[in-house]
Amino acid sequence: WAISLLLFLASFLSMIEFSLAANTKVPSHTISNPFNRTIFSPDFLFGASTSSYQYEGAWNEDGKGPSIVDTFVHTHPEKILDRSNGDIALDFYHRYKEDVKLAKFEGLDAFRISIAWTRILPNGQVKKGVNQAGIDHYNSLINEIVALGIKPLVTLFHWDLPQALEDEYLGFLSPKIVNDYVDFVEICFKNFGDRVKLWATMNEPWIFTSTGYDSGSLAPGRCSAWMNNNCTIGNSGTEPYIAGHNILLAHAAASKLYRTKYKPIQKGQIGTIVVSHWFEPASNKPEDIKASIRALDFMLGWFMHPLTYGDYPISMRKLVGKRLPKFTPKESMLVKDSCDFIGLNYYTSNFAAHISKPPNTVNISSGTDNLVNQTTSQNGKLIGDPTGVSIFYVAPKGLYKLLVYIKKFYKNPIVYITECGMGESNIDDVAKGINDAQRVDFYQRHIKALYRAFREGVHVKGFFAWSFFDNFEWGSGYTQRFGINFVDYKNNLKRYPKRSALWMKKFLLK
Ligand SMILES: N=C(CCCS[C@@H]1CC(=O)N(Cc2ccccc2)C1=O)N[C@@H]1O[C@H](CO[C@@H]2OC[C@@H](O)[C@H](O)[C@H]2O)[C@@H](O)[C@H](O)[C@H]1O
Repeated sequence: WAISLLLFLASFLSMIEFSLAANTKVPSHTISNPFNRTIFSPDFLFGASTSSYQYEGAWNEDGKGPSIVDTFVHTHPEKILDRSNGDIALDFYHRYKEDVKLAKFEGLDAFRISIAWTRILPNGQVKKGVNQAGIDHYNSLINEIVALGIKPLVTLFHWDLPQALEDEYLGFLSPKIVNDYVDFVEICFKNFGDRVKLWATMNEPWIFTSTGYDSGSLAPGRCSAWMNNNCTIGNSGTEPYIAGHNILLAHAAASKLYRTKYKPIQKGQIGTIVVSHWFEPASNKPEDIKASIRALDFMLGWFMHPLTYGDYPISMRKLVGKRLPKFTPKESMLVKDSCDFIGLNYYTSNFAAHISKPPNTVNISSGTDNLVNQTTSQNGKLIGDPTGVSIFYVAPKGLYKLLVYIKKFYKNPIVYITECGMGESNIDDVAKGINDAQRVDFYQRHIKALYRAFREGVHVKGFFAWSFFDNFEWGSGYTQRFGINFVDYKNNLKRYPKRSALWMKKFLLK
């Protein structure tokens, strides 16, 4: 009697649950269960990202030449929060075999690296000598990755330009960079293209132009004198656009070379990596709604518009005027549709409010041309949960909205999220550092947002955490930690998986 009552109750409750579920419209992105990789397509790539300067160390070993980052950090330690540099970094140059094994243990499908131009061409140009030791190093690294069944995604430029090219013709400020960049990438296609099938020409041109030529906070550290950022030379109103223009031309020339000479045999894909915040209008006022779109134009569209339509956004043409370089018809054709995929780096969202004129009509900079006041709080409301990095907030809905925006306005390209992550500050204790509960929450929420976009037809094909390890975080040095694995800088750079890495392993069913 008691058993039959229990059976009746159980079936009654399951009927109620079913009818409730059937009646409530469950939004497409709500995941009942299981929340693991199987909700995405079988070929979806989950990985983690790294970069040469921030990881390798060995800054002057085995024939490597100096990059502009080496020069910058050695001559401007005051621009790095803890006055550190990447001379040793995580010693990835020597420890990559153990590190790639950790990536395998953690179940990664793919691993993003960047190639230091100055290991291959120490003085930037073929005529000044090719460094076989550099080619040998990256062959060995790529072999380790591939041997473990992991797919490499290779970035060809993650800001570490050869100093020799800066000295000879000011690097990306000169169109001469195009031929030297093409010579460099051809060595990479030729030597690594049999195993590398995902090539990203550039990492975040927006950051490279805005920190290298507007604020001067990163290499090559150029800016206008009025920026008062200890720049010896520069023009914050013109040079970011000149450098950005030559980056696009160099990217397009590399893409043309790959697609005509290497892709037919090697069957890989070539693209580039852009970064953007999502921007919420600060109010429902039409001018703030327009400001949010303008902010996207100046951060995402600066590069996505030429890559999709062959010219800069109309808002940039209008507000930057003669300071914005022009594409010749031939250049426009080269840049347009030059990507097989787009790498998208997403960290945070901002509020965007219209301003009627730049803060300073005399001192012009690319950062204020957009006539937008960007904030992270509005009427006391934060854009997301705070993190250990003051400018980044946890805003997963922004990732979803940004992906849908790209689908709608940039012809729904294939997208890999090549960087997404959060940082903590000033943590040195291992026990504290590996217990990164907020980062687990961050990745759960951002992967759910990604899934929502995926379900709505965005052609997203991969997600790479930034970063695999805590590393040299540019202007913040080693004070900020973005890794899913902890690095103990006080104990021989010992590596420790964090909670987030173990969560990722479980999510990947490995
Ligand atoms: N952070 C970005 C894009 C968001 C930048 S938005 C804002 C503008 C700006 O100048 N900075 C500082 C900065 C400077 C250089 C690099 C990144 C960030 C910003 O964070 N880029 C990727 O972020 C990763 C995390 O960057 C950190 O972001 C927080 C900063 O405080 C920290 O210095 C930076 O390393 C880098 O390690 C990767 O190499 C890079 O591809």
